[in-house]
Amino acid sequence: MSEDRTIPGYTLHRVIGRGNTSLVWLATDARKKEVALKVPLPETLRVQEAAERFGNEVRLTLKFRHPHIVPGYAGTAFGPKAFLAIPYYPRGALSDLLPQLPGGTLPLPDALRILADVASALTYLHHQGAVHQDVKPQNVYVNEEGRAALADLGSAYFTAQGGQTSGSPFYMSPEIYHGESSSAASDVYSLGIMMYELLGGERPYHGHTYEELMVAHLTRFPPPLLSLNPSVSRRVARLAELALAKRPHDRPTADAVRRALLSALGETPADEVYEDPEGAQETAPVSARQMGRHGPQAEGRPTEATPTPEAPGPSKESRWSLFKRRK
Ligand SMILES: Nc1ncnc2c1ncn2[C@@H]1O[C@H](COP(=O)(O)OP(=O)(O)OP(=O)(O)O)[C@@H](O)[C@H]1O
Repeated sequence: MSEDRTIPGYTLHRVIGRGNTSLVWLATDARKKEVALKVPLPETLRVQEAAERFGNEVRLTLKFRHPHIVPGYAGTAFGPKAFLAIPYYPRGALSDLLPQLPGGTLPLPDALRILADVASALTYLHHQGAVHQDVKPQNVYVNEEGRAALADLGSAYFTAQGGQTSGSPFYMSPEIYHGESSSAASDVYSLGIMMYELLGGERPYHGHTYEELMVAHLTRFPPPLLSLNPSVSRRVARLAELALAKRPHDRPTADAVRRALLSALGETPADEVYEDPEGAQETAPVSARQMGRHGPQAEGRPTEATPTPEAPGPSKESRWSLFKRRK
């Protein structure tokens, strides 16, 4: 994307990130509020599948409203003026943050909180009849209070409408490797991988190629989480292991995982109450069917690390620091 790109209503300051489909700018809106502006790359606009994926991300980000889903402030789904305005998170994605931490790991309460927030976001999406399909630290943003929000709805779709199955190889469930449909249970599997990563310090399955990872996910069993981190509660460890069950129906719901994580934090989990976004079920994410950027067919190698106001947007940098808390 050329550096002279303009988006009416915003002042673009500098590029803060680049993904497979978009360039991300730090910008200010008309009220001088800092935002992150996602602008599709020229090649994204040229390839129908990629353009539709970007459009899907814009539409669903603007549609869903939940405290732990990165909200859309404004956006244009298609065409040369396509963009998406979302909160700016100064620390970048959770995957950017983790390597900067001592030992690459979060203190246990911080990890439990982030995972509980992601589980809460998934509980909401699943309640809406949607699946996310790309749960991983690259798509989680954490504000200075340590609260997390799930991002990147580009691959999400409503199960009633059907959609193109996809995922990221390190986080992808056995049924997706088998070429079967994704479901809420596939998202829970990805959350289970993240539980190992954040609570155990490493992902349970390794591999240098797509094939190696596929074999690992299909045939191996994860080590007991307690053997990686004895401080994790038995219930949370058990649920992380169950989340990685090979058969989707053996996995817990996202809500059961959320409840266990909150209990481990010493809280009494309350039921989540939602107002359905208007027309959420009726509006098909038109691009979902054609997607497959990370799908088994689309990718031959692993992609290693490679709010509305009520959502956990970023807050003042001085107020919260993982590094400070660690000391
Ligand atoms: N809201 C944000 N605040 C701060 N940094 C961000 C924000 N959104 C994205 N970034 C940075 O930009 C990078 C690229 O963003 P992102 O991964 O969302 O792009 P993408 O093109 O949608 O990705 P994909 O590769 O999944 O298509 C992120 O890794 C992160 O470092």
